[in-house]
Amino acid sequence: MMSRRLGCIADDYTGATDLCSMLVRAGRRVIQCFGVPDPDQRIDLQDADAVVVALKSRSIAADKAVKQSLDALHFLQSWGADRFFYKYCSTFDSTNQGNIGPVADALAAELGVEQLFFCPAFPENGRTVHCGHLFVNGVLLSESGMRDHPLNPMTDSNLVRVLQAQTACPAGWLSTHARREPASASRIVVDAITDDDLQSAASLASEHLLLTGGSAIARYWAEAIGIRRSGRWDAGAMNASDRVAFNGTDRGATSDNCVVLAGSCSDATRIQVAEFEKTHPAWHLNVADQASPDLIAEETLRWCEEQWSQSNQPLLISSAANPEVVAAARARWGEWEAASRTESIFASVASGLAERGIRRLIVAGGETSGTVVGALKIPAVRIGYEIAPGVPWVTSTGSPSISLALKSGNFGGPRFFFDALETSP
Ligand SMILES: Nc1ncnc2c1ncn2[C@@H]1O[C@H](COP(=O)(O)OP(=O)(O)O)[C@@H](O)[C@H]1O
Ligand SMILES: O=C(O)[C@@H](O)C(=O)COP(=O)(O)O
Repeated sequence: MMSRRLGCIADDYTGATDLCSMLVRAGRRVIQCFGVPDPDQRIDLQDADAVVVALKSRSIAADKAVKQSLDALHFLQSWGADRFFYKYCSTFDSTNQGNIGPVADALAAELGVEQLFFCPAFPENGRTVHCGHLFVNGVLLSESGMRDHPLNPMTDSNLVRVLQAQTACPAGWLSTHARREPASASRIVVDAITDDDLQSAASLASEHLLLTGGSAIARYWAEAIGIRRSGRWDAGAMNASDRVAFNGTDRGATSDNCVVLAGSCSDATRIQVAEFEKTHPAWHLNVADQASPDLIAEETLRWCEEQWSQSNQPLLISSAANPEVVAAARARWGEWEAASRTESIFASVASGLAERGIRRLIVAGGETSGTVVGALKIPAVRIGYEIAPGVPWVTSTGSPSISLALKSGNFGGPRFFFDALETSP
């Protein structure tokens, strides 16, 4: 079989990292780019089997999401990709107008594809699809926590109906058990309850030029379509010059230091924060404070320096340890301003940590990860060890390199931060 290269477009940063880790599991060399790379960024993609362009297009206006996705597609074609995957959330998050339908339609039109599968199921993380309905850990999507998502509340579990509202093409669903495709539909939600189902779906789609879904199907599809397999990269180790830069800092940090930045408001992250602060120093941001984000960040960095002067324990900085602190910030600033202030604080803290020599960060939250990666001006990462399903360590390309664990808010068990530390590069 011809050796193929896979080009992927993901609608958020942690979702992209999740996808990368599944492709790495399947023995591929994967590079994740944050945004469509500029030619002058000179990211070396030659040795990659798959390239994932991570966008922040999940909740923006549909026309903008379409434009960015088409730009990403053209970039991936110029790199040499000959199969394409569009990654969205395993909980099918979208606004009422999109963006899953409009983006999928635009990519299909550009590639001349008529029939398209939608396969969000991620059984390992409790997301299953049965008769076109999505379940999260055995509960209908519309009865899960996603019902109250701040940006994209998901109140209908029937994905055919959700998708049909976003596309002019006829939507239907397919059970791989029946091996029966809906006669008139060209936008097809695929059932999957187990990984075996995903494998069957991947093999049904083996001639497809474009597939859409969550991360889990991508691993099997890469296999089914014969994507080049060059084996794993050692994406972990810090090089000697980075260590010199690191130890040259006079502000207390040492090469052992690692900082957890938790900006997710999800229950899973709250449990992880509570578990970690039982044994590690923790700083809780007071976003409701009237001080400017920069001042709050400076105060936070001073606290880090104090901690490093006493011990080299990993530190935790959290903004949303409980619903009350989030409610207080929102009551003071309004929902949008509170989130934007939180992100500004994390951006300044992340830059400040990097200036102080920190080269390992664990970040919880999709938006928070986007903010941190943006503040550190990281154009691309290589994918390393998988800490929990869908969350790998990644290391920035270029020098000085920095290692990051970018965690979707909902992912990982209670001891995720410990697991990340134990496996860190
Ligand atoms: N204390 C807070 N007050 C208001 N907004 C907050 C607070 N803490 C976090 N946020 C915001 O909540 C959002 C969490 O989203 P995100 O980082 O994507 O996590 P998740 O992956 O769980 O959705 C971010 O925009 C973050 O800035
Ligand atoms: O598919 C998934 O569940 C994840 O990859 C994902 O996209 C999660 O989204 P965020 O929680 O907003 O990071």
